[in-house]
Order: sequence, then structure tokens, then C-alpha cells
Amino acid sequence: STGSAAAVPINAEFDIAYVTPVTLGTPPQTLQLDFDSGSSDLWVFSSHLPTSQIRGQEIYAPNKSSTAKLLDGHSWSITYGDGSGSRGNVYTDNVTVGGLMVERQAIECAQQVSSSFTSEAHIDGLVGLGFSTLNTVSPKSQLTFFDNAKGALDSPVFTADLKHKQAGTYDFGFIDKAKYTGEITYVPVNNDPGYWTFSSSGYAVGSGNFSASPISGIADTGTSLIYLPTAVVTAYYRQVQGATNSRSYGGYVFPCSATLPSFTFGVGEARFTIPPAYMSYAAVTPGSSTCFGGLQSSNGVGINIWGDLALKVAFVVFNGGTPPTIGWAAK
Ligand SMILES: CSC[C@H](NC(=O)[C@H](Cc1ccccc1)NC(=O)N1CCOCC1)C(=O)N[C@@H](CC1CCCCC1)[C@@H](O)C(=O)OC(C)C
Repeated sequence: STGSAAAVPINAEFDIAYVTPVTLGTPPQTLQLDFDSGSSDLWVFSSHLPTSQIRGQEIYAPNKSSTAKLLDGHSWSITYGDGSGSRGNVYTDNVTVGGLMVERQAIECAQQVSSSFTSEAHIDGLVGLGFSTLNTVSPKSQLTFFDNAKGALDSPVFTADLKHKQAGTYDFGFIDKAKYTGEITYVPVNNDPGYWTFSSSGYAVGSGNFSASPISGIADTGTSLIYLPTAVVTAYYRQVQGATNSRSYGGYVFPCSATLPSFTFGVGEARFTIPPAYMSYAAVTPGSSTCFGGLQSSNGVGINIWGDLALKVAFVVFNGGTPPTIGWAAK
């Protein structure tokens, strides 16, 4: 089997996150979920949430689904890199993504969400696509949608084709040759911490020479920007007039009028260049002449992250075979 679903940017201006329609239960309830390769819980806004914590999101009501079953005595609680979090109880039910159905998928129903989730009306929950070792359900941890689907897939892969200010796709079980050009460069994945961790072969700032120093980081569809070591980040912003690492704004900012260099990163022998326009993420507040950079330091995060900003200049294959690998191709 295979599946293919749209990845739609939630903001018309900036690619802060992408959501994908997912149908749950019988009759089908459709929610817009953020596919996140940086975590491994499938959780949703639910009928178990106090209405004060729901502001425009769609909810999943298990008691309205004839195929929902309570996973008695199980609970979950998760905190993300940005400090947001949620917790609740667990049901199993049918979950369908782009024509691909998994029966008895653990659906983690929120009983509490942090304020940043309540204020993000476009995200009705997450589909974790990290390794199932990271799943937070207790006392028995649960499998991700991908791990549950894997055995039935034509090939044990999912691919991400994210785009700037337009809908891309997540495909499951096949590699669509129409979505990329040239060859796919595969590199090993170290899934010990449960993430899609791989080694980038280096970077270049603008037309500068390529610095062939390996950078270990995770491919994270649920993170908006790129977070890299200080040496890389300072080398980049040294080329940006007026750039400063602002404590108040929580990262590197610069005058929106500044000329930005492109940023190139390597995967094996392949090279991927993020154009200057993508490297200025957004004005720090609407209308401000100060802009927030798309490249930020990983110092505060504790892990190097290749987020949506990097993923959207490539076609990326998350190969869940044995051993797992990750493939990057131009498009
Ligand atoms: C430095 S890691 C921070 C990362 N969060 C982010 O990247 C959030 C995503 C978001 C989008 C829309 C609305 C709200 C939040 N964006 C963010 O912090 N931004 C601030 C800087 O400007 C860009 C937007 C993160 O926590 N990613 C989560 C998934 C994420 C999905 C959206 C809801 C909040 C949770 C996950 O990938 C994760 O924790 O990864 C770990 C490994 C760092």
C-alpha cells in the first residue's frame, strides 16, 4: 500500500509549520495535524479538553466513533523543544492519511494543552514520525503511524516534499521520481536518541568556500528554522550588516533591508543552497524593520536541527528500513 497527502503551510506569509488532513474513526473525523519527525506521539485536540483550551481547532471525539477503543489505564505527557506541551488519555482507532489506513492506531487525546497550542488555531494536533522509542504513552509505549503502516507499505519509507508558501506532500511507501531531479544521496541515520539524526558534510556561506566539517543534526519536519553550532552561525551573520544576537528577540536579528548571503549545506557530495530570501524568516513583529534570521544557534536547544527551512529546498526520503537511512535530492 501507499499514501500521499498535502503538507499545507499554516501561515500565508512564512512557513512556520505545515499541516496535513488526517481522518480518524468511524464515521471519519478530519483534523489538520502537524507531521513531526522530531517526536513520536500522535495526539489530537479532543472532546476531553476543557473548552477554555480550544480556540478554533477541530477536535476528535472518540465517543462519536464506533471503532474507537479506550486504552484503559494509559496516559501520555509530552514537552517539545519550544517548551510547549500537552497530556491526556489514549484510544485506538482507524487513522487514514492520504488513502493509507492504519487500524488500531494509538490516538492520544489531549486533556490539557499549553497556551501556545491553544493560540495556534491551525494545528489540531501532531503526527509523530520519529522513532517509536520516543513515544511517551505509559505504562505501554505505542507505535507511530509510520511504524504501524510500515509492514503493509510497498517500501518502508516516507518522503517529505515541503515548499515555500505553497502546499507540498508527504508520501508513504513509495518514492515519486517526479518530485526530484538528479540522484538521491543517502547517508546513515543514528536513531539512538530516537530522531532522524544524520551527519551533514559541511556548509558554505554565500559564494564562500565550503567548510568540510561534519555536522551531526536531526531532520525535523516539526521545526520551522535551522539551528546549528555557533561557529556556523557566526560565520554566516558576519556577512550580514547590522546583524546582532538579540537576547530580547531570542536569536539573530538584522535590518530587514540587509543583503543576506545564501546558505549551502552538504549531504555527502551533494550540496543544497537556501536562497537569501528564505534566510530572512520574518519581521520580529508585523511591520517592524527588524527581521529574524532563519539560521539560529543550537546552543540553547542542545541539538542541531535541520528544520523546514532546510527541508523545503530538497526532496527528503526517510527510509525506515534496516538500517534506517535518510536521502536528500534536489528538486
Ligand atoms: C528549537 S525546537 C523548537 C520547535 N518549535 C518550532 O520550531 C516552532 C514550531 C511552531 C510552529 C507553529 C506554531 C507553534 C510552533 N516554531 C518556532 O519556535 N518559531 C520561533 C522562531 O521563528 C519561527 C517559529 C519544536 O519544539 N518542534 C517540535 C514540534 C513542534 C510542532 C508545532 C507545535 C510545537 C511543537 C518537535 O519537532 C521537537 O520538539 O523537536 C525537538 C527534537 C527539538
